[in-house]
Amino acid sequence: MKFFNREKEINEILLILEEEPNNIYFIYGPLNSGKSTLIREVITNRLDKSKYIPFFIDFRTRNILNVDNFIECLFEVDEKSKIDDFREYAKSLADLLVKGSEEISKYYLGMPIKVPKPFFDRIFSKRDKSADVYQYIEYLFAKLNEKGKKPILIFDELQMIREITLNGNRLLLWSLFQFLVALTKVQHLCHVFCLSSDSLFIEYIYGKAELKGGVDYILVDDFDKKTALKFMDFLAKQKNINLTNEDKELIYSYVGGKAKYIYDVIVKLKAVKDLKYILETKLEEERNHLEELLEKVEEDYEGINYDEVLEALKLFKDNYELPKSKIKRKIRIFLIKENILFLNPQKGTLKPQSYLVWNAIKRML
Ligand SMILES: Nc1ncnc2c1ncn2[C@@H]1O[C@H](COP(=O)(O)OP(=O)(O)OP(=O)(O)O)[C@@H](O)[C@H]1O
Repeated sequence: MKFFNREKEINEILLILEEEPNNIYFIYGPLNSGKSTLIREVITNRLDKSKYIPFFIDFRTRNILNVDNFIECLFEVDEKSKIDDFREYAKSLADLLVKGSEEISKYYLGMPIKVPKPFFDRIFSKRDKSADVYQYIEYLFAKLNEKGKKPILIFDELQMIREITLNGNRLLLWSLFQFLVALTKVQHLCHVFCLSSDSLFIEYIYGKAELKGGVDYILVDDFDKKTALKFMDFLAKQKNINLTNEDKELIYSYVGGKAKYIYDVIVKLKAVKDLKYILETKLEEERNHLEELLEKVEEDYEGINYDEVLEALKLFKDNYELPKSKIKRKIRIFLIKENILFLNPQKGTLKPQSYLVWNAIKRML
């Protein structure tokens, strides 16, 4: 897949990287808007590799039930290493990364942080595992800084650890944030980016007074109309497909500026040819999904009032975006959780997760 556009967001990230690390950045946006694709593009193609070392921690495909799972996600275990002293290992790893050996190209693809086996095993024998983990990362990052390299720490789908507690009942998330604030705002040792498509999670972070002043947000929204039409041209050229202006307008009217859907439609067009049929099928799928959800609510689902849900959805018949206060908290949380609505906590607004959802609402109600 060739990467398209996002110059504004890429420049924003590159400018942040040029400054001393001072904030934890949350990259958020509607489902499938292109958050991961964007950050991967920055890491692999747009970064000055002589200055930065990126570490990519992916919670997306992992089932994180406890702190042990979290630690396993952070690290890649060096099974061959006999080194027990984490400082000794961190020094040699920093040397390796800075020298740009074969290891480094692996890291550019977004590997987690490498750790020696004996130290890794020891972490798990301790009651307070997080302390050792944080100490090791901080030490490694300090060594990289000494050698003139800035680490970039990226967490994809960070909300996966939201419910995990450390010993007792302290949330792992807050202990991690405390550590990340120390790495950024206090010691300026590394840049931190957290990606999430869970807008309730972003709202939760946004509302935390203790994080104010240490956190900032980057919205990666669906493409606007002009960019979406250009994206269609870009894909059509790659796939050797002819798209008329009418075709492009039609695609946009069904799926809006969601990169993933535009991509899917154009790929399908190669085999199926009938554009209207492809778009109608997609819309019917979305409408069925919405219908099923409403049926569930009608049969009494988690105490959600059916009429209130209908009223809330009807508000979108003539509006694409609304202030969140227009919909009762319980109902809007339900619709956000079910991925019908997307919440922008910075603007305090709600909109359908996609044009497809919007069209399904309009067709059904
Ligand atoms: N800038 C882009 N150029 C080309 N294709 C893109 C771009 N952005 C997104 N896509 C397409 O959209 C798909 C979804 O993007 P991606 O997985 O990055 O979205 P996301 O916002 O991270 O998703 P999620 O909501 O699951 O977190 C990609 O696999 C790709 O096909």
